[in-house]
Formats: sequence, structure tokens, C-alpha cells
Amino acid sequence: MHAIEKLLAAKAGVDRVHAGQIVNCDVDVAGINDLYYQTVKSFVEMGGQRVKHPDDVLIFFDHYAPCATVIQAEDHKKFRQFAHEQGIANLMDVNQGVCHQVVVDRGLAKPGEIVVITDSHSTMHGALGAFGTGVGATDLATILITGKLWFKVPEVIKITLTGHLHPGVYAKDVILHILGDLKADHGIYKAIEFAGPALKDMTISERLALCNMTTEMGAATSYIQPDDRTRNFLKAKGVTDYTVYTTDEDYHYQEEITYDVGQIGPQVAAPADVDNVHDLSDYQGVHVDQAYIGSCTGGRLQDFATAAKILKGHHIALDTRLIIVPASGEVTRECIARGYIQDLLDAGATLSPSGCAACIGIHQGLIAADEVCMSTSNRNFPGRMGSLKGQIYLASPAATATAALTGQITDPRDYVEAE
Ligand SMILES: CC(C)[C@H](C(=O)O)[C@@H](O)C(=O)O
Ligand code: SF4
Repeated sequence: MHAIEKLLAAKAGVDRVHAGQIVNCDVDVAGINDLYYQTVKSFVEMGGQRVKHPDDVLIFFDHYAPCATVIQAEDHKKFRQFAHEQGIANLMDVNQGVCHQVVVDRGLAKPGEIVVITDSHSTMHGALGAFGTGVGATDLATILITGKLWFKVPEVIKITLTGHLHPGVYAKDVILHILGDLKADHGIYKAIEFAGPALKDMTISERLALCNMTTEMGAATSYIQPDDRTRNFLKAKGVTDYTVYTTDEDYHYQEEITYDVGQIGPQVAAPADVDNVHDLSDYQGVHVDQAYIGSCTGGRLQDFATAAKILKGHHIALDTRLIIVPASGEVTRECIARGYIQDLLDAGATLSPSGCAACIGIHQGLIAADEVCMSTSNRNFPGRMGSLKGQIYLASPAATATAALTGQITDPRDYVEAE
């Protein structure tokens, strides 16, 4: 069996499972974000009275936090009431940030556990050896009522990463390159596993970015075999109680693909599809109106460290704005403590409260028609960050910081190497 199959079998209380089988599993972490008040409505419609395991449930205020409209404020208010009535102590209020980052910050995504959130990028938690997947309101309400949910055991595609990343090239470039190559429908309801020597070199932050964007391939979940980096990351958070499963030698992958990351240069997903990926150099010189560093893909401490290094002591271009949105309150505080925010503010950045912000085009940094945004986030569909006629280029934090500096799409390697 694959490690994921062993995990699902254990949570279903059976010895063996196989791809395609439907299993009913105990869920360890169930998250509801603020765009999904429908979950509470479904809970009531389905006859729910008491939440079965309130301590396993988290409610996140992230897609519009703090609220920009009265309707949003009413939703938050109703969520607070529901949490109070049901004894849900883990209400992640407007000071917390993007659900996925908050889960990681709190050490709740861990090997061998099932993390289900009303959000497609829950695949990210596979970077820590968890089974993370996104669901809709009815499924989440089912978990609220029963503590369990059904899953179809996915087939697994193994992506082996060899070679070494060149300076100025990052995990984000790797996942963009893979998306461009395999295309957005390649992984529909599959698990995407990353393995190989290049992965060993990658930090947890980079692994999270890789797994996060498997959603853009349609993946149900993703997986990275926990190793010393995983253990050390969790240990630093005081988390030691988890189970690491390993894949049997004779497990049959649905597909095995290898990429030499040393062959990959800076990439962009050009408008308006995540798999419209090209070498960044093909777009060199395109004017950038807004650079956006944030989201559950590209708003972590390491991303701001990279951006601050490039921009420290410089100023962003005259006709370009730089919006910085650390993915969580914890990331914000750590960035402040390390001086990254100061460096970026000195360089002319605008700091927004932690949350989804302009990544989903609801508030805090929307773009106008014909404006170009370069973003560290994960989706560039028309209208995703504001006007339907806006143009979004997805790239690494280094490429995005470099674009803010020069006002145009620019190869970050010239700036990273010059440090
Ligand atoms: C709103 C939410 C359900 C959605 C998702 O599922 O991913 C959002 O976070 C996004 O990134 O588009
Ligand atoms: S930061 Fe963006 S991608 Fe991540 S959960 Fe929020 S809206 Fe979705």
C-alpha cells in the first residue's frame, strides 16, 4: 500500500484499502472558512444539533478579514454565535490569517492525520505527511455531525525531483513549470506525491508551496514522505505525537514522472490560466502596476525574507505599488521581529492585514482594467484579483519583488546573485 492508503485505512479502522475504494474515516481537523457559512446552514438542514467533536473544528475568518462590507460582518457575527453555542473554542478571528497557514503555524497538520477544510488548497498539508483535502459545505456539515467523512482512495502520481535549484529559482518555479508541462487537468482526483533528492534540499515552506499548487492540477491531495526536516519543523512547535506511514516497495504508482530542477529557470504563469506557463524571460519588460506578495502559496516567512533581501536599501519603481500580506498573524509578527517588514515598508511597500486579501479579489489590493499584477499567489483567472480585464502573472516571491523594484517583469537571478 501507499503511505496515504495506510493512513486512510487506519482512520477507517480497516487493514487494507485500495485505489477507488470508498472509505469512511475519522477526521482529525475540520476547518470552515468564512466564505462557507453555508456549512452551518447545511448542519441545521441535515438535522445537526450538537457538533460531535468541537475541539477538532476550527472556524477561520480569512477571505474577508477584517470585514469590508456589512454583509460580511453579519456572517462573521453568525459564525461567532455558532461557535459560542457549539463550544467551538478554535475560532480564528480576524487577527489570525489564511486558514492553511494558521493550521501549519499551530502544528495541526501532521503526519498520519486527516485535515479537511472548506477550501481547495487543503492539499498543502500533504507537505507535512497529512491527508489534506478540500470539501464543500455538505461534506463539512457531515463531519460536524458525525466526526467522519467518506473518501475515495486516490491513485497516486509520483513526481521525482532531481538536480539542484539554481540561485534565484525556487519551488514556486518548479511547481509552475510542472503545471505548464502536465496541464491543469492532469491530476484530477489524484494524489500527487513529490519525492527525490531535490526535495530533500527544500525547506518546509517550499514544500508547502509545491503541495499547495497541486490543487491547480485538480489533485484531491498531495504527499511528501516525512523526513528529518518534517520532524524538526514539528518538534520546534512542540509536536511529537503523530504516526509516519511509509509506502511499500512494491506499491504500483499510477504514473511516475521525473524533473531535473536544475533545468528550470524563473517561470511565470501568464494570463489567464495557471497552466499558461512560460520562461519569465519571454515576458521580460512587461510593465507591472502592482506586485503582490501574499497568500497561502507565497506569503510565508521565507518568502518575505527573500523579498526583503532584494528590496532592502532600495525603493520600488515610481509607477508600481507593492502590496505585502503575510499569510498569518504569526508570520506578520515574525517578519516584524526579523526586520523584513521594516525593510519592505522603507522600500515603499503597503502592508495589509493577514488574510486572503487580493488573492481572491475581495478586498485589499484589487486591480483595475488593463492593469498588470505580478503575484506570488496561485490563480490568475480573469477577475481573480479585481477587474475582469486585469492581467495576472504568477511567479516566485523573488521575481515579484524584483518586478516591484524595476517596475517591469525582470529576471530575478540578476538581483538575487548580486546580494
Ligand atoms: C473560497 C474558497 C472556497 C476558495 C478555494 O476553495 O480555494 C478560495 O480559497 C480560492 O483560493 O479560490
Ligand atoms: S490565500 Fe488565496 S488561495 Fe489561499 S485560501 Fe485564500 S483565497 Fe484561497
